[in-house]
Amino acid sequence: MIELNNVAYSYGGDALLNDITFSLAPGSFHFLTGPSGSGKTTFLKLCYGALLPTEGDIRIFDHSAKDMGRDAVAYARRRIGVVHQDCKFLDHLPLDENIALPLTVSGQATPDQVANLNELMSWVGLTGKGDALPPELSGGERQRAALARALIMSPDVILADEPTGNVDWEMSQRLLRLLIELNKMGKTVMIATHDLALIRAAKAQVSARVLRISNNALQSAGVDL
Ligand SMILES: Nc1ncnc2c1ncn2[C@@H]1O[C@H](COP(=O)(O)OP(=O)(O)OP(=O)(O)O)[C@@H](O)[C@H]1O
Repeated sequence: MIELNNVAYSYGGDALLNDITFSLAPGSFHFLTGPSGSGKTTFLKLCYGALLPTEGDIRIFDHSAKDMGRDAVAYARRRIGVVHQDCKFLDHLPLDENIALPLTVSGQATPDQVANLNELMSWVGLTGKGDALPPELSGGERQRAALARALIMSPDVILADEPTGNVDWEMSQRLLRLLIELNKMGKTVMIATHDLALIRAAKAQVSARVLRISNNALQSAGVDL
């Protein structure tokens, strides 16, 4: 689905990521960990085509990221749902409009996807919050709304950047259960997190591969984490 071949990335100075080869298989569940500043967000951005590699090649749904035309980019945007670390919303728009924004912007919403909104709000536990403005939401509600927004286009792949960053343990478990449920429905999931307790909790429930960025390289994390 997403393949990185000998990829390096630099924001201008020395390479932040070096010689990374990785393949995201359909239906897999990955964690991506590593110290703050090691490049987890950068890696995810490469995976969804928001950044282009400085060296090497990235293939996203069989298109080289470097040569993707407008149609291929639009296709990839539909198939990859991203939960961003900062959970930004348009504060003047009610929550349901914020969540539906990817549909509105794409102009390609199918009736099924529109009907999906209420179901999605209920699934993430936000029934009744559709009229609320984003500043009126709690941290946990914002995180679940960010997940709902990532899912509105019915993507096959979910890339979640610290999706449990600002919530307590109980809420992080709730978010984790949602992501595991998505994986059990056949979605491919990758979660960037520095929360090793979350990874241990997940490994008891799902077969997950844990990767770590260390010294600019991507490695398999040890069993002890
Ligand atoms: N747009 C940018 N321009 C220049 N440097 C950047 C940019 N974005 C990130 N960086 C730098 O790249 C490095 C990796 O950042 P990144 O956000 O990918 O790390 P991370 O592992 O996700 O960190 P955290 O766990 O703190 O979120 C950091 O040193 C950061 O300052």
